[in-house]
Amino acid sequence: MAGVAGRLARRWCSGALRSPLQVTRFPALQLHVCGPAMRASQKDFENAMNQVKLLKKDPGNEVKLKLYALYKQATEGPCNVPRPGVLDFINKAKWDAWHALGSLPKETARQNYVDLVSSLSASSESSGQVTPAADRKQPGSDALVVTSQDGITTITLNRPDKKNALTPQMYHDIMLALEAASKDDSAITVLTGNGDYYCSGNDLTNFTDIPPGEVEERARSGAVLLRDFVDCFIDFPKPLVAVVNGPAVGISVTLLGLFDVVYATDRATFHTPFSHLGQSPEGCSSYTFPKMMGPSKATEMLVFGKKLTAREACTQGLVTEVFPDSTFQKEVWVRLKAYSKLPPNAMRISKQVIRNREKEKLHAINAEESSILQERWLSDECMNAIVNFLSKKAKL
Ligand SMILES: CCCCC/C=C/CC(=O)SCCNC(=O)CCNC(=O)[C@H](O)C(C)(C)COP(=O)(O)OP(=O)(O)OC[C@H]1O[C@@H](n2cnc3c(N)ncnc32)[C@H](O)[C@@H]1OP(=O)(O)O
Repeated sequence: MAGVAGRLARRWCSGALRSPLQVTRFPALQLHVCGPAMRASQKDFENAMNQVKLLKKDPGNEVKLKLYALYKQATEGPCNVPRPGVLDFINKAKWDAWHALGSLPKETARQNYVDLVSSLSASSESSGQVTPAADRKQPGSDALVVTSQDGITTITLNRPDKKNALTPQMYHDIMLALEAASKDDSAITVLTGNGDYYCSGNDLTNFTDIPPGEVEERARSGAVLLRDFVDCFIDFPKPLVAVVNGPAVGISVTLLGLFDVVYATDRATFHTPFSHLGQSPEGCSSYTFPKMMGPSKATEMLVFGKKLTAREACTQGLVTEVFPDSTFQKEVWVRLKAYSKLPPNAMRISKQVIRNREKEKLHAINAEESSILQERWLSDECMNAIVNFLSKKAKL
């Protein structure tokens, strides 16, 4: 798994590298740099780079310049490139900010960067503001963001312009993130979404652009990916919490049966429109849902596609607790931070005592559901539903 960890680290790093460089239209400024304190590790630095991407408030150009300068100093050392021309305002301001750090040691710059991000994260969290989706990431880039703080590793679906629909790359990246989280020193792992949706399920464009003659092979490899993906949730060894920040559709709903705790905003809805899509249940929901809510309520959801409100989902046992949207983030994170201070080994062992005796059964159900779905993907019912969605005739 060393390769996996390495790939993850490189990905986080390269994704994060873009963030400090997204500095736009700023005036020149005077930099204030704090003195050296504790030493931040490379991991702290990488985490901070990821956190920058999740700030709920735009920190403003002055702070972005500081971040940029500290980032450059931490990674490249003192500025010794020529100053951009007088009319190149943006790059000149960036150069000035970097150059102003003089010979500040790389380690100190790294620490100052981590401290600055930490203070920004704290003020952004306490403000309780929600950033409009359009202010966040570029479409298609950095679709998954992983951060670790206060004993909590948070995996954030970050494709808000597509309602956090899951691409094949995201399935792979979530598996890698879970693998890393299972081994890191956090006590709790959280999955959540950025923007107004938690997740709109499988990206339906995954079914497009398949060359003739490759449809069967795509269905086969899709079923393998699905099976591996769901297996990671079945096997995840630590408390796994879903922070459902908005509506959830398809596989993002079915997987909730494999989470240990599900907190939802009262704005969330839960929808599994499998029949509408010519598909069938996955994520072990054919077992977990009837067990949780009884076969009849499970049928309403999984067969008839009934959409539940957050309160209904809570009554059915799919959701642990519902919070008012206005205080959702604040209340949930305060609670999770408190839980994350509990002895991690005790929590891990207790989770396993609760979950382990069903693991084998869940793996078998997952295999069966994946192979049934493989057939469904080849059906006319499924093809027609996808074509309808893509031609905008059908919206759920
Ligand atoms: C390895 C393979 C595993 C496969 C596992 C199988 C899983 C099964 C499922 O998950 S089934 C569920 C599939 N999901 C859906 O059917 C949802 C489809 N989306 C919608 O019905 C709507 O988009 C909506 C209700 C989620 C939101 O509607 P709203 O009007 O609020 O927003 P838009 O429709 O304008 O959406 C904004 C843009 O996002 C794109 N988008 C949303 N969801 C998906 C999706 N699942 N797949 C692909 N694209 C999606 C939508 O097309 C808009 O894009 P545009 O701005 O380019 O038009």
